[in-house]
Amino acid sequence: MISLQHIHYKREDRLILNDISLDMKPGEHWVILGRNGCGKTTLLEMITGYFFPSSGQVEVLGNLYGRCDVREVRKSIGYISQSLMEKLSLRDPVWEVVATGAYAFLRFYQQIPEQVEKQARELLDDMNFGHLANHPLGTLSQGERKKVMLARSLMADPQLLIMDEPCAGLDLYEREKMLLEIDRLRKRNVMVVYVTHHIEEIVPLFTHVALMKDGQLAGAGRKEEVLNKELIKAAYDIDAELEWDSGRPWIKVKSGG
Ligand SMILES: Nc1ncnc2c1ncn2[C@@H]1O[C@H](COP(=O)(O)OP(=O)(O)OP(=O)(O)O)[C@@H](O)[C@H]1O
Repeated sequence: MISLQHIHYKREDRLILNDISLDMKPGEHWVILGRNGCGKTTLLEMITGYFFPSSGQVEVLGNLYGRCDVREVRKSIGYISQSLMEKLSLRDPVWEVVATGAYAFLRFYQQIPEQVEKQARELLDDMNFGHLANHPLGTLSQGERKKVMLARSLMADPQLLIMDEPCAGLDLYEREKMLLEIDRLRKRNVMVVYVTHHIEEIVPLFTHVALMKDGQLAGAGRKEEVLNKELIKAAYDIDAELEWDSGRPWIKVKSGG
């Protein structure tokens, strides 16, 4: 579904991505993990076609970038990021914010088709959010807004869902609620690619991990294989132990590590 071959990306003489090759296949869900500034968001921008590699090949959902209309491919990609969140109107009712996900725009200036409204409300009901459907987005907590973003991204029934740090800034309670919704994506026919710094956000849904360090891959593959002491040391420069609980890793940093 996603094939990145020898991706290099240079910006102002700096190599931001250095020879990244990754194959993400149907049925897999990937986490891209690594420290601040290691190139995670840049890699997502390659997949969404907003950045073009200096060299290398990007193929997404059977489309080779450079030889296809990326705007068409994007219709099958849902994208959740803080910058999109900031563009949404806080005055609009939640159901309407969700409904805009069916189209490539952020606000409605005309009558919303009944079927689209119904679908938006059903998605909110499915997340046990129906009671907030008529509230203005701005009255919701940060965690609730993130869930609205998730519902919005599902309106267009994407084949690929990309999430850039969707749990950033959430407290423990809100984060776990959000992760629960993300884990429920397994019942949908969608591949998830998820960027985070935090190992404990790797919920059972995720099958694979790409661990980045300074624009390169420190490791990539099945999460149980990639998440080991040696690779975590290589990517994070800390000594840590991992404990697995029902397919979810928890990290224990050694004192002084
Ligand atoms: N406009 C830019 N011009 C030059 N360098 C940039 C620009 N945007 C980002 N970078 C650099 O590219 C590198 C990778 O950035 P990127 O945002 O992809 O990292 P990240 O892993 O997503 O970081 P974070 O976890 O902090 O969001 C960083 O070192 C950053 O300083």
